[in-house]
Amino acid sequence: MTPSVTAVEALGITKRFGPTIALNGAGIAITEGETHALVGRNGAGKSTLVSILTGLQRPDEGEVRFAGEPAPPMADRDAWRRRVACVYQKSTIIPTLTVAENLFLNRQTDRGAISWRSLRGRARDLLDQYGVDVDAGTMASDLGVEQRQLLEIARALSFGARFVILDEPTAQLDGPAIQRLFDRMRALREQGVTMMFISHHLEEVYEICQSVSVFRDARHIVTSAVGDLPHDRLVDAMTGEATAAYAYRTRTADPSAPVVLSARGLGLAGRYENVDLTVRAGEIVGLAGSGSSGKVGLAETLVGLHRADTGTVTVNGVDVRPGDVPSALRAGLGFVPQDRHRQGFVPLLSIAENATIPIAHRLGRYGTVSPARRRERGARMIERLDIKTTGPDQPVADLSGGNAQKVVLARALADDPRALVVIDPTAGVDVKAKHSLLGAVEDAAGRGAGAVLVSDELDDLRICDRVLVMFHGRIVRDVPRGWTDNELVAAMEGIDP
Ligand SMILES: Nc1ncnc2c1ncn2[C@@H]1O[C@H](COP(=O)(O)OP(=O)(O)OP(=O)(O)O)[C@@H](O)[C@H]1O
Repeated sequence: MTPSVTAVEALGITKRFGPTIALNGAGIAITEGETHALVGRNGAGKSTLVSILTGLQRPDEGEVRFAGEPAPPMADRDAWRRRVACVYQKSTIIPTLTVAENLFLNRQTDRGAISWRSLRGRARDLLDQYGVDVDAGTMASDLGVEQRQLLEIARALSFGARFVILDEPTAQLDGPAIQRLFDRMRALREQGVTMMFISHHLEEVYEICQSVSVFRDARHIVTSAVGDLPHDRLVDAMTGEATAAYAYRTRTADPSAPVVLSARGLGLAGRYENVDLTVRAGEIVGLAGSGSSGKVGLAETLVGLHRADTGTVTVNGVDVRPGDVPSALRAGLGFVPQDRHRQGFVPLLSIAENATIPIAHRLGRYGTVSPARRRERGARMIERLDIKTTGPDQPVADLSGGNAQKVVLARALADDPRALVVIDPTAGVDVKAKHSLLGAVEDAAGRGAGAVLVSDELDDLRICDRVLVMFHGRIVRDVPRGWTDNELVAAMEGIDP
């Protein structure tokens, strides 16, 4: 038997950001050739560890070692790139450049002047080597999420690293794309590549990883072979307490309640067609389907982000002007967008400011907002949605990904909306925080809001009174509460019952 070699080690890492201690003497050791999961609640310190393992941040204390050797100096970026590659939560692909340009960004001058023709040739070779089926001349903006991610993996590996960090790579992929990513990860593992995998979907940890480390409140709690740590004990290690499953409410939608959101004959070329939709007060309607089903495009049209080619949208009895988001918000709509980094919040403003943008006019007289009242509202939202923060004045940019997501939902709920459109509300959110987000949507419905909830997560969809399943741009099924997992997944994949 060959002795196991530690490919990567972080020892006694402490990292502070002002008053926040993001890592507190935490460590991890990853054996060569294994796929090792790192899990923990939002704000546990996972991304901070990633930035330290990739040499982007210097720890206040502790050290990183690769194959027993000390990490290279911070400034030697090439040396870091040869040791560790990272595919981040947020794409680092530049949409306005071609695939080839993205692959060789910052590297074109390796061999003197740039030759665009040879660059394309080299890009083609690299794409072939990693089995990525895209044309080197394609604009990156024309790639789908899955292709962009494959491009990132190929680019990361092309620097020669044998250790790859995948930070929530499945968050934006649909079921079949996740399986294709896992096939690729298994193939990399067979080639001896070591991987660290971060995900809030614990079933994925059991499917693709051999071992798992749990962080909680900036500390390392446990490392174990996945087979030795059953699901409930893993969740307990993350939360520090026995955690019960989410208790779904028993709600009965009133079929005579007023309609708060409706669409008639809605169509957008290439995305979806001929959609009719009615949501009543107190009702939660799910929209499910694969990545190409058109569900996100439809939801974004309901809030006015797209101008439909045909049809009309009504919010709370008011016809919303196509492509006019402010008019939809004025009519009483709350919205959680898919791309929260771009559309969800203003990073430099505080939690309290972001969460109260829609109600600023109600918190003060003569156009001025009372800071005390704003802070009080912010504090209430922090409490209700379980946001891990130093307080309502902290800028949202300083929050962990999952906690920023909660601020986006807080903002959507601030004005007691009559209609809610929420896209992937629990993406990037830990198991326990998921309960507070789903609870907040159920509470809003309890107060009489009607909601459209777009998600592929069966756990999210279970709060819905019915789920509309989309396939190739059309609503193909209207499934009432009480479905089985298999039934819904089959419908989403276009398999007839
Ligand atoms: N640049 C920063 N300035 C201030 N605080 C920060 C900064 N970066 C991270 N933090 C804080 O450090 C803590 C750990 O954050 P980190 O992003 O590592 O968490 P995480 O485990 O990756 O969470 P998530 O699952 O939500 O992505 C959080 O409390 C966060 O607010």
